[in-house]
Amino acid sequence: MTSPNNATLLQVEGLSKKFSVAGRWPWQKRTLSAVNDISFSIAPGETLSLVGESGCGKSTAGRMLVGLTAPSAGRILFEGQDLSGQTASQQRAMRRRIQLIFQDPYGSLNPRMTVGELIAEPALLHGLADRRSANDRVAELLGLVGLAKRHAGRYPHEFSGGQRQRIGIARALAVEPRLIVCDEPVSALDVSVQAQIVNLLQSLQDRLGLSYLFISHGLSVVRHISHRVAVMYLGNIVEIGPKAAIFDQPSHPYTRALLAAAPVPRPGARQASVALAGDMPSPLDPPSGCRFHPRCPFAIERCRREIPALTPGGDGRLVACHRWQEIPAFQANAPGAQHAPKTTRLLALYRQAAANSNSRMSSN
Ligand SMILES: Nc1ncnc2c1ncn2[C@@H]1O[C@H](COP(=O)(O)OP(=O)(O)OP(=O)(O)O)[C@@H](O)[C@H]1O
Repeated sequence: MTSPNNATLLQVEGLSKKFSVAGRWPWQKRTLSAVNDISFSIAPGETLSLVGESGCGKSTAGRMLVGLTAPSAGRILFEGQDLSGQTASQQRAMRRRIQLIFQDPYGSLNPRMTVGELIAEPALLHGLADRRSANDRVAELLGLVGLAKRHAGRYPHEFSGGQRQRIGIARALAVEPRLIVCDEPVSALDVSVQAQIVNLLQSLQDRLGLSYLFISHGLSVVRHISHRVAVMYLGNIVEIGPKAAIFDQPSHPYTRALLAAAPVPRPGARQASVALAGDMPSPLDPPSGCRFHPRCPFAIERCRREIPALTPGGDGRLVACHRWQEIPAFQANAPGAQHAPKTTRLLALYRQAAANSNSRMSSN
């Protein structure tokens, strides 16, 4: 994996999305806060992963970047230009540079079009190829994603899931993007095919200098592909930093719980049964203060009242927690601290902290 450079390709500032949804009665409207004031940047050639439980706002964040969902607030600067302050044609030209690949590309591939037509279409629409050059461009793109020229005449249903994902990637590459939002691109695939697609994404990054926003539930894939990781909880980024900092020394209690609950990669190792108590609250009625406090074993009264800001937490990370410095250090690299013992230790730590915290709250 090559290292990204220090320039900024994408800068997201205070991005929020509120959906208006039906209430109990037809005339009632309620506000669902899907993404809440998130900020991050992505450098050229960098992969930033967004992780978090289902419903925490990862896809909504990705959809705002590609223009499929309009932000309620905040700014998206791409190559230094604010996407919201542009004319429609400027926006169209700029949006071309940010593409999206989906979990199931089949839904986005018109079954009546051949693969060649599907891949040529976006290049023709954006004037990046004409009828004469399109075939050569299609052959080149098929080669880039590991498919053969002869596949151009076939239809999407003739391909396996992994091959369809390759077609989806070729279609995204047809418009020469600089950033690709990958929304769960491998979660519908078999593990062996997942690895092939992840390796393809990495080799394309090396060859073309692409940047990725990689949205995934799969922490092992995220660990493999990312340069940096952002952890989302109920619409907020609670911790963001270099991959090693997040995986080896997670600071936020939610990051710790998320890692402890992840499947154990070592054969025969035990998995954590319950690392994270309860369900994520509804974004229709988010808790006051720190949104994680009702599930956090370290929460104190202040966490119920005050929303923690993202502040520097060492090793290049930012963390949004009032108490992270008081929580015992997570020593993933300590001798003998492999994944399963680490999980067991974390659970013990959590139980201990929960007991302390309960007694502190009852005395508040
Ligand atoms: N168009 C919409 N209208 C109303 N609510 C929406 C809409 N899109 C998303 N939501 C809600 O916003 C919240 C965040 O959804 P989102 O799909 O972004 O989460 P996610 O983290 O990507 O989840 P998953 O991993 O399951 O895809 C959820 O509560 C979801 O129900």
